[in-house]
Amino acid sequence: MYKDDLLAGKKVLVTGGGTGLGRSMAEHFRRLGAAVVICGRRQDVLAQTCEEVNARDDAPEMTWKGCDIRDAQAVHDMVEAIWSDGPLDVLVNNAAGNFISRSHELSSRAVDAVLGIVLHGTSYVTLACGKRWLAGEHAGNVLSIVTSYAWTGSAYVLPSAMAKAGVLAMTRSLAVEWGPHGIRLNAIAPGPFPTKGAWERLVPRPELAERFEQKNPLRRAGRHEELTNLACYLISDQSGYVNGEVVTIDGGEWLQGAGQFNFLSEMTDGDWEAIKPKKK
Ligand SMILES: CCC/C=C/C(=O)SCCNC(=O)CCNC(=O)[C@H](O)C(C)(C)COP(=O)([O-])OP(=O)([O-])OC[C@H]1O[C@@H](n2cnc3c(N)ncnc32)[C@H](O)[C@@H]1OP(=O)([O-])[O-]
Ligand SMILES: NC(=O)C1=CN([C@@H]2O[C@H](COP(=O)(O)OP(=O)(O)OC[C@H]3O[C@@H](n4cnc5c(N)ncnc54)[C@H](OP(=O)(O)O)[C@@H]3O)[C@@H](O)[C@H]2O)C=CC1
Repeated sequence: MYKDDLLAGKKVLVTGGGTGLGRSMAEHFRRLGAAVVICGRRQDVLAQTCEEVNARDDAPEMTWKGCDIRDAQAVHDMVEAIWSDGPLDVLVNNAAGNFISRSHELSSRAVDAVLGIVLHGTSYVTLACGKRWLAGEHAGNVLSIVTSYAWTGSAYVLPSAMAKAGVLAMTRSLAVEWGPHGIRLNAIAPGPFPTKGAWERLVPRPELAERFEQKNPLRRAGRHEELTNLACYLISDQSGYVNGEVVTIDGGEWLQGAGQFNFLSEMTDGDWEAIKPKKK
């Protein structure tokens, strides 16, 4: 779909790039010539992803940094290390945490677990990069992965909905504040794209995965390549006049019926009990 060198010469950080959609995006950026760095908490996962991907061909080497983005000092150290051999060009805020739960049963730690990753962590990484771009008068590009319920809200994923709404507000705020300095910020709002991380936590019964497909106007889930193509465009210079935008890629799901998880009102008390985390 794109010229092989669309992203040549760009240094890209994908948070949470060791798994799922982050990994798919990182692989596609690399195939188009980008020098990609992925980060996450599980270093074994990151190392294995890089090993598998780098063995495939001679595209630029993908590298990794272990980093828990909830920790502002760890973010500072990671960003310093990335800048040590030249500035970053693109940040993709993809790392997230989420689970389904009845909201009245959420503990304060459960709320913090999701807000800490999605809202605080994303802002730490974005501000750490933005400060360096501004100080170095270097153009920057931030792409954040949100969801359609960032603006519709959704039952049963309250902390995620609150946090993703915050990330969208950050995107629109900084697009205006940093635009004059050549820094663009955009977002992608995916509908359901099967990944191990999302499905383990959000689809407790197999038939609910089918519901995602049945209730979608296109009667299917998204394919990773469809999302990664969009991401490549948004981080490339070809989208140079797109700023502060959120692009939905959900087959028309949210227009059909807002609130991605509202249909879980069908779950019984027994269903909710069965998926509660076991106390450690
Ligand atoms: C498809 C649609 C959109 C998709 C969007 C996505 O983001 S997909 C991306 C999907 N990918 C990911 O999410 C990947 C990353 N996700 C993760 O690492 C974990 O799922 C995490 C978000 C819980 C954070 O882990 P952590 O190690 O920081 O946390 P911890 O284990 O120590 O628990 C802290 C507190 O949370 C509580 N709690 C936990 N689960 C549940 C639950 N089901 N119910 C209720 N509560 C729950 C737990 O009991 C504890 O509270 P307590 O008992 O002490 O008061
Ligand atoms: N799949 C879907 O249908 C949808 C996904 N999304 C969004 O897409 C993105 C990717 O999700 P998906 O690929 O499905 O899920 P994954 O669980 O595969 O991806 C989440 C990634 O984030 C990393 N991560 C989590 N917490 C932290 C942390 N504190 N510091 C650093 N990294 C962290 C995880 O690695 P580790 O645990 O090793 O830290 C993991 O690699 C997320 O933003 C999600 O909200 C939005 C709508 C729909």
